[in-house]
Amino acid sequence: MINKLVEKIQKMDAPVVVGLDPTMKNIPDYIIKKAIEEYGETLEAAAEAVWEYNKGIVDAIYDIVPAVKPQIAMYEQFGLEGLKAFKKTVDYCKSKDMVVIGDVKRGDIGSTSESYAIAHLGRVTVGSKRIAAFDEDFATVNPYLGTDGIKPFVDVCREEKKGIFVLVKTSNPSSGEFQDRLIDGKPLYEIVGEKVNEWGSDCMGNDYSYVGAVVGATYPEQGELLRKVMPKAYILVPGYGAQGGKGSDLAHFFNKDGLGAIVNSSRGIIAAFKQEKYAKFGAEHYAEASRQAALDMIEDINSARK
Ligand SMILES: O=c1ccn([C@@H]2O[C@H](COP(=O)(O)O)[C@@H](O)[C@H]2O)c(=O)[nH]1
Repeated sequence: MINKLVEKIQKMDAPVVVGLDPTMKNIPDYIIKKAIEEYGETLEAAAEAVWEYNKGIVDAIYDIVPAVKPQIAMYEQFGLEGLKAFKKTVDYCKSKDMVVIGDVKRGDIGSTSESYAIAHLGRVTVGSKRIAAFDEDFATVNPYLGTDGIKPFVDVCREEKKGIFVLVKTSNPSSGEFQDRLIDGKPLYEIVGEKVNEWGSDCMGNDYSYVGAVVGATYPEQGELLRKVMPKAYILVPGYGAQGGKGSDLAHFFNKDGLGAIVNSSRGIIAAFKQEKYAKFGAEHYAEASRQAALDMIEDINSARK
């Protein structure tokens, strides 16, 4: 899957992933109203609105954006109905040939990580059959439990030719509380970066490993260092747009080949119609606003990496 991701980024000239992070606050009122008319004020209505909203965005961007990153929390808040909308979204994006990164941030003791890996990237055995449940192409993984929490994901990635992005230096304001702590003179994020390199060394695609890393756009200096520490890891870069990251901060997240990083924006794209810059589209044309915001983002990122 890492090869497909790289090929799509090259073909579309777009190192960009759109985060499908639907909230009731950002879904246009007319979509919510229609869903409530059909299902009442229920979780089913919320899930239907989420799905309609996502479908509109995916239809508007699938030909210019290589990948999506649905954030599972936004679906879980609607319980089982929300998870059904998550799965429907994953399947729909895949039917449009988009690469799907499940932002699920899993990781536990080995035996539990194995089940998480099976749930999101692998196949579960039922009688004589092996069935894929959520079936994303990549998943985000929390490394806090160490190697035995990561290994089951790596094993499934090797078997299924899928991938993971390990949290190395997150984009949020408090990320330094633990991640920047010095251990024997080195920040923890650098030590995790070195482990990403090690975990990914024996599961390589053509040029990049199945094991990638998450490094926030809000920390460009750390991004530059980590790019060198993990030369073969694709870096998923959240924090662009709504969290303040800009294209000009990102040049050093990329390798000399112009590859090696994919930048995420969620609210900045899916709720573009609410920004003054795209207000002319109006809520009814929210998906067209998202397409324009994605085109602008691609131009901004490309001007930094070339
Ligand atoms: O370090 C991290 C890791 C993950 N995220 C996730 O990315 C998106 C960002 O959303 P925006 O609306 O573009 O701010 C969201 O799903 C986060 O959970 C992150 O922001 N930082």
